[in-house]
Amino acid sequence: MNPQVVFALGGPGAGKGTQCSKIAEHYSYTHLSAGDLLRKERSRTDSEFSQIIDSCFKRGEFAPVEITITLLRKAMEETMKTGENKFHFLIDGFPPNEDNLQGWMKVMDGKADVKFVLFLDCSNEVCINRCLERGRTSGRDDDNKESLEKRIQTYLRFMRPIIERYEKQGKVRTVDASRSLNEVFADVKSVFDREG
Ligand SMILES: Nc1ncnc2c1ncn2[C@@H]1O[C@H](COP(=O)(O)OP(=O)(O)O)[C@@H](O)[C@H]1O
Ligand SMILES: O=c1ccn([C@@H]2O[C@H](COP(=O)(O)OP(=O)(O)O)[C@@H](O)[C@H]2O)c(=O)[nH]1
Ligand SMILES: [Mg+2]
Repeated sequence: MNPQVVFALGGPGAGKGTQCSKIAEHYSYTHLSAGDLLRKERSRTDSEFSQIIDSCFKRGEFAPVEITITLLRKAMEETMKTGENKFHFLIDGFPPNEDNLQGWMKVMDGKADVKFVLFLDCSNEVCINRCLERGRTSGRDDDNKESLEKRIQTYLRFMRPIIERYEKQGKVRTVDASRSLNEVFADVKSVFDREG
């Protein structure tokens, strides 16, 4: 069987990371975050990609598709070799745009099945406030007001069309993510109970 993949999409601060780690606790899914993998790679001193990732992040641009997909593939392969939750992956924050979706299809078509897309739907205002709050402890240099205005625009312009595209295929499961963590998780759980 091919690995089964769920993409978790939504704006910065929608709760992708939070909800995905809860799903991974309750269901046999391995949680991978494209953003976390890129940040981890950027911080590795022996990485051939760290400078490229750093300069993309500093300019507020997406990392090159090839790098992101290489990191995702590597993480998936390592899990499939050694992990317990071998064939179910929850990929958070990916694909962030058309280019990344095309790259995924080129490399992963026939090698992994996208079961559905979990869309954490959250107002821009709530997203910004959550990230500003997160910025007090996250150490992330993009959790500030100026970067967030830009990230929200980037999300609306590039990730929303990906969600719409999957919507047309009947693959999107939308949850109202503006509510409390537990209220959101109750709805997320019912999605995974039904079809996870
Ligand atoms: N439902 C929620 N209500 C309030 N705060 C939340 C909720 N979900 C997540 N948070 C907090 O908001 C911030 C952003 O959540 P995170 O999961 O990192 O979002 P994303 O990965 O989508 O950017 C974090 O500080 C997190 O603790
Ligand atoms: O496939 C991806 C996913 C993320 N990013 C970059 O990583 C940043 C942080 O993404 P993450 O998902 O961690 O942000 P969050 O939504 O959690 O705030 C984004 O702004 C993008 O610039 C990227 O280049 N490619
Ligand atoms: Mg995140």
